[in-house]
Amino acid sequence: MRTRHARDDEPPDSVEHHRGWLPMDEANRLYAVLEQTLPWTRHRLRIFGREIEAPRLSCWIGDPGASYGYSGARFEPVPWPAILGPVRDAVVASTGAHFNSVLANLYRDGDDAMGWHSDDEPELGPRPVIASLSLGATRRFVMKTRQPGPDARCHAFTLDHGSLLVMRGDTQARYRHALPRTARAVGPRINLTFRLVGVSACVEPAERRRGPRA
Ligand SMILES: O=C(O)CCC(=O)C(=O)O
Ligand SMILES: [Fe+2]
Repeated sequence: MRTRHARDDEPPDSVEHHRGWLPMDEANRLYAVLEQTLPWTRHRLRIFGREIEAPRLSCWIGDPGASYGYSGARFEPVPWPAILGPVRDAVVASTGAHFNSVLANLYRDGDDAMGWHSDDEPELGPRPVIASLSLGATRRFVMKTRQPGPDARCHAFTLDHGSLLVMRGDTQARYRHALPRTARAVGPRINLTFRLVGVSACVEPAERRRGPRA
């Protein structure tokens, strides 16, 4: 892939992609249970002063008090479903990081997507570890450096059923990421992004530029 702004490079050093991280039968069961039982809703977001409905279904899951705000909206967590307990333990064991919450997204088909953003909300702290588990249909996940110019870089990952993508360190400060729409006929996909909110909260200046996502 080539764009005017950036070459398609090696993945950033601060991102790991573990394909087949969750065994197929566990991934199948997890997908089926979450799709059927989570209280999926369409989040209303504020993008450049306009209120819009996100082009996907979502559910914010977490420990009591782990509330989360992005794109002008704030969400209180629903409790962890029992099936996610062992998955959370396995993500902690794999990454060495701690998590108190998960943003679950359900992309119903290729029209559902997530726009360019960084996961840099102040309650995530300055160098968050974000672990992203993919279930269901395979989709492209793209990253590009926030700064244009000769050092600009971009990279596309193919996220398939059971894969775990881990973003660490300065990934959010240096890169934006997105899950683009696709004209291909694709089935539904669930993505779980494990996060730690509030605990190491570093409150940053209000004027810090943060891109809304849609
Ligand atoms: O669906 C994905 O793989 C990306 C989700 C994402 O970037 C997010 O929830 O912040
Ligand atoms: Fe994200």
